[in-house]
Amino acid sequence: MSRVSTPAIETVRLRKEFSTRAGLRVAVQDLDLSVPAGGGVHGFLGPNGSGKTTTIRMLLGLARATSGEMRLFGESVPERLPAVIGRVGAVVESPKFSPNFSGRLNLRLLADAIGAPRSRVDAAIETVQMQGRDRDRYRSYSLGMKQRLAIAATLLKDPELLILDEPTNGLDPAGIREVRETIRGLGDAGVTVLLSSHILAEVQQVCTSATIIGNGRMLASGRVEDLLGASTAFRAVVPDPERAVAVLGAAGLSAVVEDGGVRVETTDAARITRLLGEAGIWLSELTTLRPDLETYFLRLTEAERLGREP
Ligand SMILES: Nc1ncnc2c1ncn2[C@@H]1O[C@H](COP(=O)(O)OP(=O)(O)OP(=O)(O)O)[C@@H](O)[C@H]1O
Repeated sequence: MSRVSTPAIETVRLRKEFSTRAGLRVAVQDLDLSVPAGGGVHGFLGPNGSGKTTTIRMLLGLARATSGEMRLFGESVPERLPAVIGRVGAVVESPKFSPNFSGRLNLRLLADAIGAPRSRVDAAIETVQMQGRDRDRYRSYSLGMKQRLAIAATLLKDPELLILDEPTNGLDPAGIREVRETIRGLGDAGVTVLLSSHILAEVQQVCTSATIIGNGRMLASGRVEDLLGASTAFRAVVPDPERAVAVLGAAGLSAVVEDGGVRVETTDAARITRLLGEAGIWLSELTTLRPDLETYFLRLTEAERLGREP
């Protein structure tokens, strides 16, 4: 198998159970995750408690899977982790930096510890755009800068795959923007990034592909464009929205009055114009509503909740 076609991350029927006082808790079930290698940002999205951190911890050998298979660059995990971990950087918990040392000195000490050349320190500082602040003490940094330094630390070994668990958690909007730009830059530079988050709107702006999970199970996976394209809706402006909703509803379409117009869930615009025209309702406007990832995600996870055993 060529290296290009081997996914950076692959799980097959991955499962994790925790025994708790309340009984068995299934945190991850039948998860088939596939993240292609070769660069780009893959979103790993799900509400709080949906199993993202547990999955990442298993991939990194920090937690044991109950059953299923995991591979990083084709190598079985955790058995072959030592062979592949050099190609993988991860920020799962806040790393420990010395508060009284500068960011640069912290990175230099880390580079020495892992035997990375010191030139990587300059490169890492540049990549996360901390030039100008790298000689200030760590304790003077904002949360966003601390997070960028954590990312810089993982870059010292020049990883092909970067796993980031909720890297924007707790950051203010400016910090989120800074970290987002850093992640986007890494993806563009050819690093494959797995970016876990429950904040959809901001992830949508950096991810090229995404996997959405709920209750430990995969709900959808694919290119963000395709995920969104599959759930197109239209807004129709008509003189009598209530009657239009009745006509479209009678034909089996999901339609509601929204902001003085009619929102119709379908990918078939011609059907809307035909149905309304046949009923003598003349459209003055028909526009595509591209739902954002947030709407799509809420719809998926809501359906998941509704479908769950009580
Ligand atoms: N050590 C543990 N013992 C028992 N249950 C656990 C343990 N770790 C996680 N869980 C449970 O497993 C489920 C998945 O948790 P996990 O932290 O993986 O979710 P998450 O998607 O990362 O959520 P968040 O966005 O809040 O970090 C939750 O129900 C959680 O309570």
